[in-house]
Amino acid sequence: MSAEDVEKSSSEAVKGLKGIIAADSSICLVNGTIGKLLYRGYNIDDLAENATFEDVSFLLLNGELPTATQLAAYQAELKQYRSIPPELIDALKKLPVSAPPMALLRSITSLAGVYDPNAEIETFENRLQISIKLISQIPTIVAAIHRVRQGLEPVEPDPELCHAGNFMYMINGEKPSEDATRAMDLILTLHAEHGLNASTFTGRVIIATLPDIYSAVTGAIGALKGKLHGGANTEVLKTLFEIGSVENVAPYVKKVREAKGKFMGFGHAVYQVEDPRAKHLKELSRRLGEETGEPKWYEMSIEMEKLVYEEIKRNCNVDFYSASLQHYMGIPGDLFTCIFAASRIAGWCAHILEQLDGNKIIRPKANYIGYDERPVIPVTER
Ligand SMILES: CC(=O)SCCNC(=O)CCNC(=O)[C@H](O)C(C)(C)COP(=O)(O)OP(=O)(O)OC[C@H]1O[C@@H](n2cnc3c(N)ncnc32)[C@H](O)[C@@H]1OP(=O)(O)O
Ligand SMILES: O=C([O-])CC(=O)C(=O)O
Repeated sequence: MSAEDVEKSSSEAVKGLKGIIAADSSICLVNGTIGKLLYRGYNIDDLAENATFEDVSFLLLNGELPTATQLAAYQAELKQYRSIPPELIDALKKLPVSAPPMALLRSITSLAGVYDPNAEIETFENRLQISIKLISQIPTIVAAIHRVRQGLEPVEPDPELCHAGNFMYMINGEKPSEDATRAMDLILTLHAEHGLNASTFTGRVIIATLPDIYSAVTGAIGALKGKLHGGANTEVLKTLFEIGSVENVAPYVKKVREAKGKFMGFGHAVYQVEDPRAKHLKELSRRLGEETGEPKWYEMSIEMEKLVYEEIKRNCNVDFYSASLQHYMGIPGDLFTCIFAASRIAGWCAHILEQLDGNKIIRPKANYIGYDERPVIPVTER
């Protein structure tokens, strides 16, 4: 067998790289068989109850939960970075406001790299600082997108507020209640990390070629935007709006089934059982449904979860109850994926730093199924 034939007769491609081990990582364990999720050894349920996003993002970046002194220093660093360069706001104002918020976030994050004089410095310390800066500034960019597209001025960050509280404040322009702050903090905590998901893997592939961190994060945002990944939460709210009432859920599920369509917010590449994050979002959605006197979005979600499971034996994923929950929080549906990005930035940066430690360029191989070698025929004879 010639070397060329060996190239051609390699084994079959694994679609979606499902189950392929592509890295060693100590950041996150996702056990899809029993529905267990650990960030650096800490169970997501424990973190949801007992940690804030500041704790969790520090943990993801540094490997350990912060001591009180470390936490105070980290919070101060995050606060110090919150304001973004005015050039980014000016650029945002010139972009079409009708563009999807994730497209705006992708573009402004890329531009943030252009305005960062340290973007190209290749030391661990500098890359860690840029990671902290991005964890701090993505919420500022997201909130600015939300304001500018409504014709409003962005709200300056408030150093008195915690990360989640300030994020809500920059979105709404009003100091959030403790409950609203806690709800945003929970959303940020639950979405922060999930192993080698599509956007994180994208970020690792990009950083492995040794560009700057902004390049990797911009690519990760692009991957998260897709509706099979982070974009699903926006699609879930569209579905709930389309359905409109609990009575309409059953006919909707039947219609999608007959058309062999997808149920957004259901199924998962790893979990074969319930997504361990969903119950937290579900409970908060229930509570806010009661408190707002508009339980129907939660009730429709409950009905849909039951009927979709009966039809396709797939559980809901993290994107499903985050839709009704964020709707109750007054966040518009097309901003949901940006909120996801404001959380997952912590996981992306942890993976980017881990990839750079003992880096190897990521270069898998395609199973070539194209033509054998053939001559170029002159254009007049084709
Ligand atoms: C944060 C996140 O990224 S969580 C995921 C967010 N995405 C969504 O909610 C979109 C809807 N869900 C899906 O499209 C899928 O379940 C994915 C992309 C999440 C996972 O895909 P896979 O790893 O291929 O899952 P799985 O092996 O279970 O899928 C096999 C088949 O089951 C069926 N299936 C899986 N999920 C669904 C669903 N939500 N609705 C209808 N059928 C489904 C499909 O027939 C699918 O084959 P297809 O992708 O060729 O149509
Ligand atoms: O892990 C995945 O495939 C999808 C993801 O990012 C998540 O569930 O949070």
